[in-house]
Amino acid sequence: MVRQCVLRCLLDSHAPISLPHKVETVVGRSKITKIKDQACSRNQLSLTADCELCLVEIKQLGINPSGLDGFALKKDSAYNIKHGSKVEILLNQYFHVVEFDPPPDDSEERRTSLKRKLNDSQDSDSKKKLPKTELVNMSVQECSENKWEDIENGEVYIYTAKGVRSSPKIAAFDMDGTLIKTKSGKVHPVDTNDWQILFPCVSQKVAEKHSDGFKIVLLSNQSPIGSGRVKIEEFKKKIEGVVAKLNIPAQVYIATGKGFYRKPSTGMWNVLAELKNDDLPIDMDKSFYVGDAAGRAANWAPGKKKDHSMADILLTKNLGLTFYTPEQFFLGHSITNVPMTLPEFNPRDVKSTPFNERLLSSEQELLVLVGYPGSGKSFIAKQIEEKSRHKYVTVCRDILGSWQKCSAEAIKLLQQGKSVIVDSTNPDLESRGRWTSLAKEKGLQCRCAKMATSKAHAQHNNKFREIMKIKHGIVNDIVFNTYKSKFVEPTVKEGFKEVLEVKFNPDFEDEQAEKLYKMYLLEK
Ligand SMILES: Nc1ncnc2c1ncn2[C@@H]1O[C@H](COP(=O)(O)OP(=O)(O)OP(=O)(O)O)[C@@H](O)[C@H]1O
Repeated sequence: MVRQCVLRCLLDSHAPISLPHKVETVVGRSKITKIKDQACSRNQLSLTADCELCLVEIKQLGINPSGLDGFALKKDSAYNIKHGSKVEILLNQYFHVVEFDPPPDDSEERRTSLKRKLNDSQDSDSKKKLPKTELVNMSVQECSENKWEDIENGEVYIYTAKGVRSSPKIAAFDMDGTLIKTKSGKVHPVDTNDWQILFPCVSQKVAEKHSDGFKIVLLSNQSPIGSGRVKIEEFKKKIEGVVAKLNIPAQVYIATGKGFYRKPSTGMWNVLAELKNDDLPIDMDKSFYVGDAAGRAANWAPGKKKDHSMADILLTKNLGLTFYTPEQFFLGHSITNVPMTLPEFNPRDVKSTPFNERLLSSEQELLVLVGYPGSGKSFIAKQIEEKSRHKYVTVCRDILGSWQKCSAEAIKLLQQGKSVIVDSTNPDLESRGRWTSLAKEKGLQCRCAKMATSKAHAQHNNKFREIMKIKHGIVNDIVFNTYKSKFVEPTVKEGFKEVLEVKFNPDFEDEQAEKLYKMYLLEK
C-alpha cells in the first residue's frame, strides 16, 4: 500500500494539507491555511515528506520563528520530524500535526507504551509512585467500582469510575468541545454515539494530571436530559464510554436542569466540594478548569466561530479558579493572547443606593412603573406600599392577568382614596397612555417611575428568581427583546407630572442569597 502524508490542523480550521512523497510543500499565510496574520510569511515553512522513511524534512523560511513540539526553529535549518510531531506554523500558534497513513510501526509502539503507562498508573501499587505530597491523603480510599448516583431527583447525575480518589487538587474539565467533539461535525451531537476525542493528546495530558495527584472531574451541562429530549440511561452509556476511552479514573457531574447546578452557577462544584471529596478542602490555587465556552470572539483562530457561550469561563470567575481553553491546556496555545469578552453586566458591581423618598407623594396619584421584566418593579412597589403605610396599593398585571383587569382594580382603589402603583412593563406610549388618561379622567396626578435597570441586569435578576425558585412565570429572551424594541423613553409630555428614575437597590434575605446574586448566572 502506498503511504500518504498530511499536515493536519489540530483545530480543524482547514482541510489536511497533502505532503506528497519527496515533493517540497511550502505553507504560510494563505487561503488554504486561513492564516491572515501578517507576522506569518506566505512562505513560512517548507515541508518535504519521505513516505518510505516516514520522515518529514522541515525548514523555517519566514522571518518570525515557527515551532516544533513547543520549541522555536532556527531559520533555514533543516529538521527531520516524525509521525505525530506537532508543527506550529508560528511559534505557539497555528498548531498542526504530521500524520502518515498508514502510520509507521514505531508510532504503534509508542501508543501501546502510553496505554501501558496509563494502566500502570491505575494499578494497585500506583500509590508507591505518587509524589510525596500525595502521601498525606493515603487515608482517602479509591472508589472500588464504577457507580452512578443522583441528587435532587436527577437535577445532577454523578458517575464515579473505579479508581477515583479524592484530592485537594482538582483538574476539572468541561466535556463537549473540550475533551470530545462530534463525529458528525455538527455543533450539537446528533445522538449519544456522536462523539470522538477532541485532540490526539487529550488522554495523555489528562493522565499526566492524574499521576500528579489531581482528581479528574468533568462538569457538563446537559439540559436536553432535563427537557426529556435525551434519555438519561442512554446518556449514562455515553459517559461510561468517554471515561473508558480516556482510560483515566474520573468523576463526572451532569447538570440536567437550568437552575443552580447548571454552569456558570457553581452547584456542581459545590456538590463536589461539600459531598464528594471525602471532606478534603479543595486547594483553589492548585486546582484548575478547562472549558471551551470561553467567550472568545470570532476568528480567535483562523476560521473559528465566536464561542457559543461563556458558561465555562464564568464558572471559574464565580469560583476564583484558574481557567484554560482546551487549546491552551492541550495544545499549548498562549495563555494571554486570546481575545475574550466578559459580559457587560457584572453582578458584583451592583451598589446600594438609598430609597428615593420622592417616590412617595403626599397627593393621591397613579404611579406608573416602567421597566424590563425582572427590573425590580414588584420589589420597589412593595417598598413604596410599606413606606407609605399602605396609602399606595399595587395593581400587578402578572397577578391580575390583563391591563383591563388592572384598570378596573385601580378605579376601585382610587375610589377608596388609595394611590395606585401600576406594576407592568409599560414600555410604550400606548401602554402608558391608558394610565395618564385614567388619571386625567379622575382629576388626579400621574407620575412615572422608570427602572434604571439595564436589560442584562434584568435578565440576571430573572435568572436569580428562577434559581431561587421564586414563583414567577419563566421569562424568555423574546420577552426582553420585545420590550427593548417597543421601548420609548417616558417624558412629561405624555401627561406625567414627573418622570423619576429608580436605581436598583439590592436588598437580600440572607447571606446565601447575596452570595448567589453576586455570581455570574447567565451564560453570555
Ligand atoms: N432590590 C432588590 N434586591 C435584591 N433582589 C432584587 C431586588 N429587586 C429585585 N430583586 C430580585 O430580582 C427578581 C425580579 O424582581 P421583580 O420581581 O421585582 O421584578 P419585576 O420588574 O417586577 O419583574 P416582572 O415584570 O417579570 O414581574 C426578584 O425576584 C428578586 O429576586
